[in-house]
Amino acid sequence: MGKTLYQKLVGSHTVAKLDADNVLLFADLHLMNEYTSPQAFAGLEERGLMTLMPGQNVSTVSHIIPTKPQAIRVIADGPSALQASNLKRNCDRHGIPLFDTNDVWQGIEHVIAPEHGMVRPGMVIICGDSHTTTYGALGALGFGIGTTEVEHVLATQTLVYRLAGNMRIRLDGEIPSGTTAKDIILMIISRISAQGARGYVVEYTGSALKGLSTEARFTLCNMTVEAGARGALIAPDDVTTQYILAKCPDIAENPAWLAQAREHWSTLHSDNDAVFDVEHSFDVSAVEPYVTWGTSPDQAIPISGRTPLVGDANVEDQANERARRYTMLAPDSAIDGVKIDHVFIGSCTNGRIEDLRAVIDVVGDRKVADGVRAMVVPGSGAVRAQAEQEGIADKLIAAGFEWRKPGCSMCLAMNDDVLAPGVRCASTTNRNFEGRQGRGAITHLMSPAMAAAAAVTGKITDFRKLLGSHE
Ligand SMILES: CC(C)[C@H](C(=O)O)[C@@H](O)C(=O)O
Ligand code: SF4
Repeated sequence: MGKTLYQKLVGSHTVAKLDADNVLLFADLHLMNEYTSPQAFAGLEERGLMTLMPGQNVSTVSHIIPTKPQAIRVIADGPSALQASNLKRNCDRHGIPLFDTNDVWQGIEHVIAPEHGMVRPGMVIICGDSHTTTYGALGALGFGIGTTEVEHVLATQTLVYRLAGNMRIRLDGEIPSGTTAKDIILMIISRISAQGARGYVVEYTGSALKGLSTEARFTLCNMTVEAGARGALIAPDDVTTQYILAKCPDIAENPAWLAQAREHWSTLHSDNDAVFDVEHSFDVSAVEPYVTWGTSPDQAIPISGRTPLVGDANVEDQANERARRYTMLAPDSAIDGVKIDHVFIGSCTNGRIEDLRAVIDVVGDRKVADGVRAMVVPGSGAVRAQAEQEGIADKLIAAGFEWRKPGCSMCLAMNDDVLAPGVRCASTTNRNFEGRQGRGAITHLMSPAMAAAAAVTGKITDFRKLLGSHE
């Protein structure tokens, strides 16, 4: 029987089969942040152990870091400063490379790893962070783990890994102009639910993938975890190869390595006779920009849609009712035109250069609407530098956006970027949970172009109308 791409990746990294459901899996790369690593290092210390393969580990400070544009960033909050200094001490002691608070390349782990060529097709990448699924965009198996597992990976570069099921999601049709990977993933989650891929690694296939850049694929795979998936994968193609070679000159410029790499990458796809446990198929040719109205990423509707009607009080209706109460939106109301107070553009879902270009395309000569506070937090120092070089930063500042330093920031409000209760935010992030951006604050997830339109109009609005490309 043929194998799925997922099975091939697990197979090539299995050090030992433990039982029918578990293997000991080798990690080519282990990423760490300041938030989920301290206890792991403390655990190693207690046992008198050192990191087995420090060169295959990389750390960054991203969750708690302030993003105000000071030349030297100082973490004012005591416990957060301690987390950052602990990470530095631990990385120094263990010989692990660190993108520290004031490193020019510092950023969100899932933004910096690919941009420095650390992620290549066929790898297994582990991190104490759920959005590690992002790397599937490059044909690498990435997934999040907990703190005790971080300790195990540091000590052994392996993980006791419970096998996942195989799910395939076909995306066919031509992606309409104005529709982005963010809209497609919000559509998928709204259709299969926030638990719909639970226990599975999702492989995306279908003709629509050709229309998605690598950065767009990052967005798709990043948010697949919001459907409960344990991983997301896209078989590497020409788009992938081009991206990787641009980031990995050592491979691109060495003919022998390049030939070897190409040969390996060409094997990274599911066999024709591979069996998937679950299959879904979507036509993307009519997918509009999507926006969430509730407090779970699956409570998403097209911009022309309306919030759900009051149903007959089944479980979904109860969840809808609770979400509606929190977001203060009546049943059967339009999402287009809902007034917002704040705009947040950034995160590992949509904080990359293509996202910022999309924002500028919508903003044009417009200004941030009166009474709206709009922030742009690039995903990394490299994204920030690139945006400055392209003139994007100047345009954003001229339009009235705050141009920040990189970090997770208001994606989860673990630093000092926190919304006040009742503030309604148009956000390019991935989670709209109650209180995610500040206690009592309301989050509407959307694409960068949609967030830009919200910033300049002060309400959730179909950006295509602003550009005159849609009636
Ligand atoms: C802090 C971290 C453990 C968490 C995650 O795992 O995703 C965070 O990044 C998030 O987005 O909620
Ligand atoms: S940007 Fe948001 S989702 Fe991504 S790692 Fe940071 S907190 Fe998590």
